Amino acid sequence: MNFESFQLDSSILKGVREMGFEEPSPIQAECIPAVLRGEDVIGQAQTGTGKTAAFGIPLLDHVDIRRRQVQSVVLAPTRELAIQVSEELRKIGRSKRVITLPIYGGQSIGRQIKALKQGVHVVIGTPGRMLDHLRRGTLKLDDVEIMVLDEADEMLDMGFIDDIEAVMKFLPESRQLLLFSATMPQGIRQLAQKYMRKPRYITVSRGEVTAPVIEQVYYKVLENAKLESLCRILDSEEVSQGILFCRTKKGVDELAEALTARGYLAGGLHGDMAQQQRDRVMNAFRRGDVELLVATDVAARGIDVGNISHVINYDIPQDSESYVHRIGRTGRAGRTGIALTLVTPREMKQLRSIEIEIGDRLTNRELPSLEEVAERQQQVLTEQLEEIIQSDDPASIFQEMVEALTAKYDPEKVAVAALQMAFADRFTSGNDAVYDFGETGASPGMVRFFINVGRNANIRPPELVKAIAEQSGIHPKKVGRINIYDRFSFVEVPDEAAPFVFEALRQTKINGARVNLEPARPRNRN
Ligand SMILES: Nc1ncnc2c1ncn2[C@@H]1O[C@H](COP(=O)(O)OP(=O)(O)OP(=O)(O)O)[C@@H](O)[C@H]1O
Ligand SMILES: [Mg+2]
Repeated sequence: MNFESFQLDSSILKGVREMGFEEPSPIQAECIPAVLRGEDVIGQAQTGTGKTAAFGIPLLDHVDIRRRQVQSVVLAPTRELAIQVSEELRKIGRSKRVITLPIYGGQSIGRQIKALKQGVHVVIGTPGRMLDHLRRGTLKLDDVEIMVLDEADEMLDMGFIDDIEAVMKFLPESRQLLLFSATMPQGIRQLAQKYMRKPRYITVSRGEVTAPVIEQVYYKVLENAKLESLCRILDSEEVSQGILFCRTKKGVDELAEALTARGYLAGGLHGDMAQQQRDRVMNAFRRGDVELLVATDVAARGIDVGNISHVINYDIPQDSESYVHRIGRTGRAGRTGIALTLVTPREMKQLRSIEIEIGDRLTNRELPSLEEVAERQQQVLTEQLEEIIQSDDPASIFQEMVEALTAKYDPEKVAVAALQMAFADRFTSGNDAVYDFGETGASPGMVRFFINVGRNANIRPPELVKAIAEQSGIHPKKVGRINIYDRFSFVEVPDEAAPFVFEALRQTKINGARVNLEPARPRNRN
């Protein structure tokens, strides 16, 4: 099967080739001919399998560019998706000179009116703004032959049904209607019955709703240790780019801020932000300047960014549809992806019901230990260094410095000092605080206190033990084992010593660095 066999306009074929598409995906193979034949189609296929082009290619093929009228209209649930779909259709239709225009709320309506006046062939928009233009008379859909509802089920779920039906009233009777989504719950059938003529159901998901290329994992975490748990995961995984989903807008703001404060390249996205800000974050994410996009479900549907290696459900999704679409932001167009879900003890039930609905089990993984995080950071650093060593740049401005230093000192010492100067910061964070991880990772009968020792505090475990012992009166042996790593340090002590150690830590001052214990609390026993 290839694109040539559809007998598409040569300019559209050129557009498809320019996109780098070599052969049609399964949903495209079935939908393109059906839409070209004029059928109404309900298309369901897993996330990231090319549904946009499945409706986009025949829709663009259908456009008669000599007529400067809107001939196709696509509705999408979010602004970002409308922009993205418009962009993909613009690219595929470029050789044919098809003019596409996204229209969505939050953008100057005057500018949209101006653009519409110049004449466009395809409009892609969110239902509310589309309706606004129709009522003002600044958008005419009298000549529309194809209408598409992308993420149809989501638009029904979001309560857009009235708006959608209102938009449809502006369309001629004899239009083709296409519905697309990775999930098609029952509600869709009613819409189909009402508005479609002999709809063709095209489903290619073979019983699996989630894309098989995505590795699905969950971590058990404690509510008050979520942020720390997340940071450990981020520091031990190879995340090229990731989307982190939160339940609420406030949660997005807080997490984006907390991650930024810890030196991650993070940006927030939710529906209460000004459109300019939304655009700025989205563009930065697409460029790769933002590595972690922290978002509400506004980014769960349709968003296609090539390099996303991880989707992390910082808050577990409300339902299985949300889960399927969220994790579908990775593992797109045949690439692999990793989906990680943080689950608190209270949310285990929720996880089980998602598993039942998607018909799949998530793999449970232990949070990486501090040792693993430290190892991973060392490994990354070593790889980066090796890359520089192998690049063998003879013009390095550091060559002379090193020659001078190695004439005086042991080369090994010089290297260690250089690394310390360059990277000591990376192995600590600027935030002085202690977190109680409760039972996470602690040996039976022991409690762990997690200490964030702060930037360059230079605390050595024996000194800490000594200080605790001296200041608390607890025998040094009873203070227990203390490990100091990069971002976190921890003290593991017997249950009964915990209250004393807690108190001692609160008052401990070492090398002038105050060990601050603010959010700590006794062990969570449930
Ligand atoms: N035939 C093809 N060959 C290679 N890549 C393709 C092909 N068709 C589409 N793609 C690319 O695959 C990616 C995913 O496509 P698309 O966004 O249309 O997926 P989708 O099925 O709509 O997913 P979702 O359910 O998440 O909206 C895009 O980057 C797109 O350009
Ligand atoms: Mg899509």
